[in-house]
Amino acid sequence: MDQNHKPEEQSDLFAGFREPYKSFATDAIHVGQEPEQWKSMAVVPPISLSTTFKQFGPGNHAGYEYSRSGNPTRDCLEKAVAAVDGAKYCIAVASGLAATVTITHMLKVGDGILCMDDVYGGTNRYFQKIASQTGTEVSFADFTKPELLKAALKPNTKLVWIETPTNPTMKVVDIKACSDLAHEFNKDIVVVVDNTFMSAYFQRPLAFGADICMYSATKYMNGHSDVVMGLASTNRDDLFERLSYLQNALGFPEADPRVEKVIFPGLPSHPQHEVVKKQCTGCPGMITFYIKGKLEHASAFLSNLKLFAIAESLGGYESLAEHPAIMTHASVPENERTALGISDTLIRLSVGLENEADIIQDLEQALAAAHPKKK
Ligand SMILES: Cc1ncc(COP(=O)(O)O)c(C=O)c1O
Ligand SMILES: N[C@@H](CC[Se]C[C@H](N)C(=O)O)C(=O)O
Repeated sequence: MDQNHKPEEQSDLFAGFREPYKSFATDAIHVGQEPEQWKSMAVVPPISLSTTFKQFGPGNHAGYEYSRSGNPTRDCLEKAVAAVDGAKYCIAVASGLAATVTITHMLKVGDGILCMDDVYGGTNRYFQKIASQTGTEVSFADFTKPELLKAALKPNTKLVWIETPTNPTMKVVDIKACSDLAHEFNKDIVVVVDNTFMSAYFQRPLAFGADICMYSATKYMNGHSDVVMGLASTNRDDLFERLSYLQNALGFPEADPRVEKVIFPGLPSHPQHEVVKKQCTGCPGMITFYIKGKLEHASAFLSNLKLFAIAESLGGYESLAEHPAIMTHASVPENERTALGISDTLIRLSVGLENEADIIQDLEQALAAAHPKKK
């Protein structure tokens, strides 16, 4: 999308939002990808497949030694992502969860992680079932109310983990308010924002005081559903030094009667809509809704979709639909899912780039199949 020319309907929907980031497309296309860096002057960066690099003599090399430690293609990507995040640095790793694990590895035994109570199921699983077993203390709070974050900060809190909007219930966290509270409590607390749903196009957390902006680049940052990757950007020299060390050292990979409620941060009905307008330039195609009825209605809706594929993941050009309670968030304990609103009737859509009329028609016919008599 051309950031300077929003389509008519979008200008209305996103009226009052922040101005689009200047030169987003130029930076994404050019930073780190200058043809002059290659002897061949290749306009598209060559993909470096080599795992290792010949050295002139022991320790005397041309900038690269082993691909996990760094390689020319990864460098190009990291520079481009840092630019679009408004960051000095970025590291790319094998997956979004690998980025989460790498960041968490900065902690020591006894350190505390304070996490938004509603996060991607795999993040919740990693913090609760793995990180907490290896010596870190993990606690959760509802950061949509910054006063609850403040009350949950403890002397050992070293990492504050924000996800906004949250997966799948689209709660929005005020990044600046939460970062300020965490840093006022202890300036050494590292505030991380999982920016997977918004992408660098709509939201730049570092500008609101976060220390690290991370992504599952598997989603919008790639956008083609053909790459699994994680990214973490920062402006802090000390964090970059530690993260690059770990990058190498860890080495792993609303209105329809059949709909109860629609959750989309771009709608004025969204409880944190004013926060969204303050910190985002617009909203991506993530829409969550509760279908009226029970699990059987949600299942019928999903099974009858023709254009939307029932699949985990999001942020690709193709439309996807999923059932968080059974699919992406099955790893969150049932009682917690209930408290968070991840019920049997909750459905998450990642709306792609197909023709609008076809998308609407598909949703319409699937709703009609789920609720044949109600109109
Ligand atoms: C918000 C969010 N963060 C992190 C992840 C983890 O990313 P990945 O699947 O690339 O490991 C996902 C999805 O998997 C996600 O939706
Ligand atoms: N089965 C996977 C869940 C992958 Se969810 C992928 C993506 N984050 C999404 O929300 O769609 C598991 O890790 O157990």
